[in-house]
Amino acid sequence: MVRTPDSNAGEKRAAGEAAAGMVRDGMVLGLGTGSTVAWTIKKIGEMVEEGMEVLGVPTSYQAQELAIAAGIPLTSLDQDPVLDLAIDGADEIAKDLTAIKGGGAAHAREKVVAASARWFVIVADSSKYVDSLSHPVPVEVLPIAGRLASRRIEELGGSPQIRQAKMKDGPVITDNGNFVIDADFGRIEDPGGLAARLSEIPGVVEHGIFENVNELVVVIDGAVKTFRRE
Ligand SMILES: O=C[C@H](O)[C@H](O)[C@H](O)COP(=O)(O)O
Repeated sequence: MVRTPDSNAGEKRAAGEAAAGMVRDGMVLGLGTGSTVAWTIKKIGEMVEEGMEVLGVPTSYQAQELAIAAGIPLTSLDQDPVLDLAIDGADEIAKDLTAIKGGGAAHAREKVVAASARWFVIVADSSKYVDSLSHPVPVEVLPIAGRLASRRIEELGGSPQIRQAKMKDGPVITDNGNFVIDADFGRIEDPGGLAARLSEIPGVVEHGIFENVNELVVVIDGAVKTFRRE
């Protein structure tokens, strides 16, 4: 899968910065990965510079580097912190707030961080907001399981492709040392059912279907809107 050029940069910035408004003094924060939440991280960095005290838990090396550059003090899940809020981007988010993540191959850590938080927020531009999910599902697998998992994905009706790196020959290697299979299922009628089937495949570390989003911050018709799970 190829990441498309950033045609919605303004919307990404608006949504990302708006979500930083949810941050309060003393919070422990999950810091997501990608070009939208990068704006959130930058904004939180400015709030820290103005005196706000927070601790961040990064979801990737990219998030870690951005947070360090922004001056946000970091901790890790090894310290067993209580995460008040996790903010992250998505590749697609449906109106029922199910999402697909992992376009940057970070979804495994992102899912662990999101599941550790009391409140999980997605920030997105208008192109991500859809009636129902159809984006290829990133599936992180142990390298040894690449072929088996691809076959099982085909048996589930999907079309698997091991993601290839752009700046090196061969597959993308995740922050966890694994491969990513982009599994295209077309329109996904039952995200929960598919999520369960993918998790059953031996060697699958994590798939990119997220069912625990509490709130969405998205730009629609030029305005930032928020939606909460009922
Ligand atoms: O693995 C990457 C993450 O799930 C990102 O949050 C997701 O791909 C969205 O990225 P962006 O905000 O750059 O579109």
